[in-house]
Amino acid sequence: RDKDLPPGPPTLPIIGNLHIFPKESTHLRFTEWARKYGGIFSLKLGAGTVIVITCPEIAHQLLEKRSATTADRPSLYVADLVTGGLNMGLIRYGDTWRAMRRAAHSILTPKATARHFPIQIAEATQLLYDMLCTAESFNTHIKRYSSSVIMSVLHGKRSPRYETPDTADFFRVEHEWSTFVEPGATPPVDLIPILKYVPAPLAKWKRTAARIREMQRGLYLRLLAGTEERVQRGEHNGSYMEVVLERRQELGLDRHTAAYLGGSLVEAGSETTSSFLNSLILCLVAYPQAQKHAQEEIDGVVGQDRLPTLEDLQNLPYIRAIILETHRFRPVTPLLLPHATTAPETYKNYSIPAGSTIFVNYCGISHDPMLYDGPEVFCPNRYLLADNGTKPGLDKSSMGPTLAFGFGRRSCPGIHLAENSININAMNLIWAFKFEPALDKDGNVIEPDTFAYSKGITCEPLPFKCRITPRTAEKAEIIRREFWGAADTFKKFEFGLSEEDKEFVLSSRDRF
Ligand code: HEM
Repeated sequence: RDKDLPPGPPTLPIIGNLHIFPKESTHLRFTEWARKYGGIFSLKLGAGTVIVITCPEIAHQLLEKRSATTADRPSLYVADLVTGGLNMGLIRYGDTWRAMRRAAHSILTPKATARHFPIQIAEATQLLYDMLCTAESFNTHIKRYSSSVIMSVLHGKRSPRYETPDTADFFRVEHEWSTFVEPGATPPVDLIPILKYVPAPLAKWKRTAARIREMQRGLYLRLLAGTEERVQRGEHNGSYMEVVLERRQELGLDRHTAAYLGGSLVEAGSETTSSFLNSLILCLVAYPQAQKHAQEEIDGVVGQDRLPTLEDLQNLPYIRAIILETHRFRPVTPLLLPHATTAPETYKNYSIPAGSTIFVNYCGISHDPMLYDGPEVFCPNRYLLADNGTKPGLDKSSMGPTLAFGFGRRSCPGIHLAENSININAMNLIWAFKFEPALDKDGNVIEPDTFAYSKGITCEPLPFKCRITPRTAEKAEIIRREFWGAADTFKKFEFGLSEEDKEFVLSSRDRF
């Protein structure tokens, strides 16, 4: 390690820290190192440098204020084998990224997302209805919700069931892809020149990459073709990809890139939202006092006779605090997404070479006992005492309420769509249901495990059981009525349904 780099664990000749770089749950190891080496430390992977930031001010300085030089993504040779360099979240900073980002901006501004409220709210009503009918499958109901919303907004085509082919294919490929690109799971950049020449049969990751590529590319092109055919039939429904197809030349996107733009937005928007909502339920089960407090609050504001609306949120400070605390307690992306530098940078006396990878260890920040009182406890009240939940008296004004959506030019463009989904579903679920721990066969409580999380670039609770019951019979009736009332909104997004989907749609609407 050069002397002017930030400190870090001792290195070995040539390989640096390669031998100790974690292969999974990287954020946990980074947090241990941060407690030892400080808010900014470095790792050497061969000749390459990795900078890990576990301090909100340093992250703000380097990634927000100096975004012009820190908005690149690291070269991910193996990820590029899968995506051909066209995944919007991982693509290098350059013209194709700019074209994609410009195109994404046009649907993801607060004003543009407002146009998609009707389908978002209708889908949230189906989530309530599905949970009323088969509460034990809440995990898949949430996944269906999140992928159906984003596919409706982007491709104008919803998924009435989790088994609807597009959604089922999406989650199959997404699971493999997210695990495949977790930091540490694929070979480091500096070995790439050698690995490029390893013949495919000898390299397991190359075979995995080829398999994921085939599935992912097939799905993205199929989704785009579906939109093209629907538009040709004159069946417009205002979906985002309709606009992209119309303005493709002007936006500077070829057909293949347009398919990957649509696909990578579906990818970026589905698992993140579903992971958040699953964590929310886990926290409500594990912390019944917080749940009770939130239910008292929402009953006082919304009452018993109607579903909550987005406007209600401004009068629900405790539920807003629950949302922020869920982000802090169990971040969806514990390391956000890695940035990279396009030019040499400095922080205080440290130098950061051009081409360094920068991780913000969000999980390490959000569990730092110097910043948060009792960080291992789910405690929404902290956000009632300070806007960003930090210890009273600390000046953390540069932090904002949450860091969950990242920094600078690469910050999450889907934040408004995501927040609408999170807000409406958090209110709905807390208003409608009681969430309690599951019981074993002898009637003993099975304590929920708030540590059992998946591995991957996004983390979600491992499937867990809990009891979900409607809070009153009247509320159950309102859910059924609202779901039935949403049928006209749904119909505009129901194209090319399989026989099973048609049957499901008919039978669920026939009950009334
Ligand atoms: C709970 C929900 C979500 C969370 C927590 C989340 C979080 C993030 C984070 C941490 C990043 C990386 C930021 C950085 O590098 O500094 C990101 C990037 C991104 N997100 Fe989200 N996101 C969510 C939902 C969504 C949705 C709904 C969409 C799309 C509609 C979306 C689209 C994207 C895209 C395209 C990128 C890559 C941006 C780029 O590299 O230029 N996200 N998100």
